[in-house]
Amino acid sequence: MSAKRLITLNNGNKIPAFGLGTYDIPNSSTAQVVYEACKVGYKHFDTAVLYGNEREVGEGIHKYLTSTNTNRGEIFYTTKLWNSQLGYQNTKRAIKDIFSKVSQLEYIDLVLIHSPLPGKTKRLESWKALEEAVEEGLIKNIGVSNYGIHHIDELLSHCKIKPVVNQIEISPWCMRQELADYCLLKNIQVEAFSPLTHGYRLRNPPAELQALADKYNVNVGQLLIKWSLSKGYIPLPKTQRVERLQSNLSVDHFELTKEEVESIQHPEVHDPTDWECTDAP
Ligand SMILES: NC(=O)C1=CN([C@@H]2O[C@H](COP(=O)(O)OP(=O)(O)OC[C@H]3O[C@@H](n4cnc5c(N)ncnc54)[C@H](OP(=O)(O)O)[C@@H]3O)[C@@H](O)[C@H]2O)C=CC1
Ligand SMILES: O=C1Nc2ccccc2C1=O
Repeated sequence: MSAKRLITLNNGNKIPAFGLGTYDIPNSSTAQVVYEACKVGYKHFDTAVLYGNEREVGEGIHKYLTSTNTNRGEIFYTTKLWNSQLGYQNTKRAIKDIFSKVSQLEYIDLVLIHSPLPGKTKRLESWKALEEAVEEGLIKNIGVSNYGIHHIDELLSHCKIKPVVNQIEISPWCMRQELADYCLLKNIQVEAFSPLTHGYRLRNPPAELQALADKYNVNVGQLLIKWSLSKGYIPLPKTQRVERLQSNLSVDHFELTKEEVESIQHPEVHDPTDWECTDAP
């Protein structure tokens, strides 16, 4: 199953090839959605300080681990430092804070710098603080999000520990092929956020996409998730509906041909669903 497949990161650690996005899930239902997701096979959860639901994501994971007697190592938990938490001292404090919310998880699998927007000095100072947290064993892996090629180069020329992932928006209408290729070339895995275009293109899908989905007897959401996996990315689709948790995960019974993968994508379009900061100075 894709959710169980593990990708080896550049530090030798593993990450499940598919994760659940948790942005915008109401606080009151987050723990339950995460718990249900664990039950249907999700192994990887993506949250952020910005989302205000780290505690609840941790609760859902903890409930699953304890009620099923499952090892902590089976689940991968990611969070992200918000822009206001960048800078050396701010990040030191932020790390303590993100731990205090999920202390029952014992460690955090992955912490990302959410965006490059705070500027070079703060980016590099925060990275140093994150490296120290890895050395202390509090955080297993560190990475970045919304970084462009120039941010990746800046980091690679200053870091002791390389970023393991760059989490960027990727869908057939926001391909970022050059950036994704560059990350993979540097052995930095690409996590695809908003792989379902935040739901926008699913409301009235193009006829050719619907026809391809019909061919495989899947829905367009499943098709977009399969496209992302076929491109070699780690998709992070969000849903708060239990029935969709299951179907979004069920993409292993069909394979897209190379021609079908290409037919889905629109390299001529650049339509991010929300913010665009890979080009920040
Ligand atoms: N690093 C960053 O800057 C960013 C990171 N992210 C991360 O990526 C995750 C995913 O991105 P997000 O923007 O949430 O959007 P997605 O592209 O995952 O789309 C989610 C939307 O699609 C709907 N949906 C889910 N499955 C289906 C389906 N099978 N058919 C029809 N509709 C469906 C959901 O509704 P419903 O819940 O009702 O099913 C929701 O409205 C985030 O939750 C977050 O974890 C996102 C943006 C920025
Ligand atoms: O999931 C997210 N949705 C967002 C919207 C604006 C800025 C950041 C984000 C996220 O990380």
